[in-house]
Amino acid sequence: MPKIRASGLTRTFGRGSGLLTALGPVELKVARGEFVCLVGPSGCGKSTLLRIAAGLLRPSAGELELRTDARHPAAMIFQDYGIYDWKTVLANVRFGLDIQRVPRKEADARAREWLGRMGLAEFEDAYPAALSGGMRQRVAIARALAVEPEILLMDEPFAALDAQLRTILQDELLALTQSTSTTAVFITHSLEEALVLGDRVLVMSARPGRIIAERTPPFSRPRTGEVRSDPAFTLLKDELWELLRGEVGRGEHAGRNHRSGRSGLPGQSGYSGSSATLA
Ligand SMILES: Nc1ncnc2c1ncn2[C@@H]1O[C@H](COP(=O)(O)OP(=O)(O)OP(=O)(O)O)[C@@H](O)[C@H]1O
Repeated sequence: MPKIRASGLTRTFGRGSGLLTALGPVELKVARGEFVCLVGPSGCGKSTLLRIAAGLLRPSAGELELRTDARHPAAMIFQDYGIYDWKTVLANVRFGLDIQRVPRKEADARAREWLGRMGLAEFEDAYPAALSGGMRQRVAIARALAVEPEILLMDEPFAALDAQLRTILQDELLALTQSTSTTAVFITHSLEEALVLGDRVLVMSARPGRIIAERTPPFSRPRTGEVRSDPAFTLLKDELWELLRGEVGRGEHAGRNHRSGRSGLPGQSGYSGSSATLA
């Protein structure tokens, strides 16, 4: 039984002459413990897909099913952290546990354990404003993982971080998800990130986003960030970039109506060629 299953999943926005088909139809199955990365041109509906999975949006047609139990629900991590500035670090990490009505003593203990794993033990009484971007993102990761989610939905969680920190957090996420067998869907504009983390990399078309290709990075698990220097890594990155380049161009011709400020042109889309630094 897949943990996530989408069938004919479609989402439109607006109506009449303003109707915009943002997504679909999408067919998708994600197995238990699988780490799936989604890449696609800007505005192709990646966030829409994830927001539907998180229950924040409804599909216009088709369905998306998540299999979790009440004790281990799905958790989501956003690019902008999604943590509360008025709560301490400890209270932020405990947040999901509080919602689940986990008794305070146990919730505090679990939150502290995750803060320790994320190297934030000394900051439990701090407020997010006092933390760096990387630390805030660690708080968001700790908060999501503290509920021991069966499914982790991540929308460009490292996009706002510098390249060095991003690499460190990719490696940490790799270790964490492998040790917990979490099922994960991860949106990224970085092909490198997708190849380091993904059991499968799904490529989406320009809007309306459909899944047009999938690749399985040939790196066994447990995996470490060392795969970055594997020759197969560069080959696959080049291949993915070729696949995406056509879609990014297509999106530019079709895409007049999209929320993002990005143009959809190669080099400005958040994706870049095989040798350049990625967004
Ligand atoms: N609430 C909304 N109302 C109207 N249009 C929307 C809404 N949310 C998204 N859209 C449109 O749906 C399309 C897909 O948006 P979405 O944010 O899912 O794309 P994306 O692939 O995540 O983009 P990016 O990579 O730039 O973050 C875009 O054209 C966007 O403008």
